[in-house]
Amino acid sequence: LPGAGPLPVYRAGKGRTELLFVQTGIGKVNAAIAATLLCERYAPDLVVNTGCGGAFVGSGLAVGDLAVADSECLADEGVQTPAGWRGLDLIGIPVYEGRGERLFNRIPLDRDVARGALDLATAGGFKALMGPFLTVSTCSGTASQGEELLRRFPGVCENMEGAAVAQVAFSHGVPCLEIRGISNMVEDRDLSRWDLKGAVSEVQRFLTLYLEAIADIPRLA
Ligand SMILES: O=C(O)c1cccc(C(=O)CC[C@H]2O[C@@H](n3cnc4c(=O)[nH]cnc43)[C@H](O)[C@@H]2O)c1
Repeated sequence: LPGAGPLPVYRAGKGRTELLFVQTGIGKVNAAIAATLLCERYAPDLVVNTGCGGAFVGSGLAVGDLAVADSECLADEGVQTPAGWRGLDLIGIPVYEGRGERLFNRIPLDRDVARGALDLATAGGFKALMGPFLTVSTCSGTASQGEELLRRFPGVCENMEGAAVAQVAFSHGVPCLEIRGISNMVEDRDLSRWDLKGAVSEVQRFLTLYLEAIADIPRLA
C-alpha cells in the first residue's frame, strides 16, 4: 500500500476487516510520523500500538508479562527547575488543545478498549495488568531514574513511543490501544536480565487472539 518514503504499510485481513501494519522505528518522532500516516491516509477505526517496555519496580509487573495502558504520558517534556522537574503545565503551553481539552503531559486513551483487551488477555491465560504508561526519550538505565519518573507521574511501565501515538490518535479522534510485553525492569542497567524477544513474542501471541476477537476474520494462526 502507499506509505511515506521509507515507511511501508502492509495490509492483511479477510472478510470485512482490513488490518494495516506499520513498523514505526524507535522514539516519539518515528512513532508520530507512522501514526499520522495511518490516521491521515487510512482513517482507521482503531490504532493498536505495540512493542516492549520496561516495568517499574513495585508495579506488579515482571519480565514476560503484558501491560495495557489506561493513559499515556510525555514523562520528560517539561522544565528542570532549581526546585526539581516540572511538567508542561508550568510553561502553560499544551501539546494539544481542542474539543474542549487542553492536554499537557498526560494523553488519554480509550478506557473501554483498554479494559476489553485486558479482560481478553486475562481470560486467555496471559499475565496482564493495566495502568498508566510513561513515554521517555532516554531509556532509564538506573533505578534512581525510575524513582525520579514515578515522583513526576504515576506509572506501571515506560517506553519510547506510546505518548506520541496516543497524541496523534487522540487529535484525529481515533481510539487507541497500547499493549506491550515487558522486556525488562526499570533498574540499574543489566542486559543479561532483559528478554526483548520473549516480550515481543508474548504480546504478538496476544494480538493474534485480539485481532481474531475484534475483527470479522477467521483464525489467524
Ligand atoms: O540499553 C541497551 O543497550 C538496549 C539494548 C537493546 C534495546 C534497548 C531498548 O531500550 C529498547 C528500546 C525499545 O523498547 C522499548 N523499551 C523496552 N524497554 C524499555 C525501557 O526500559 N525504557 C524505555 N523503553 C523501553 C522502547 O519503546 C523502544 O522502542 C536498550
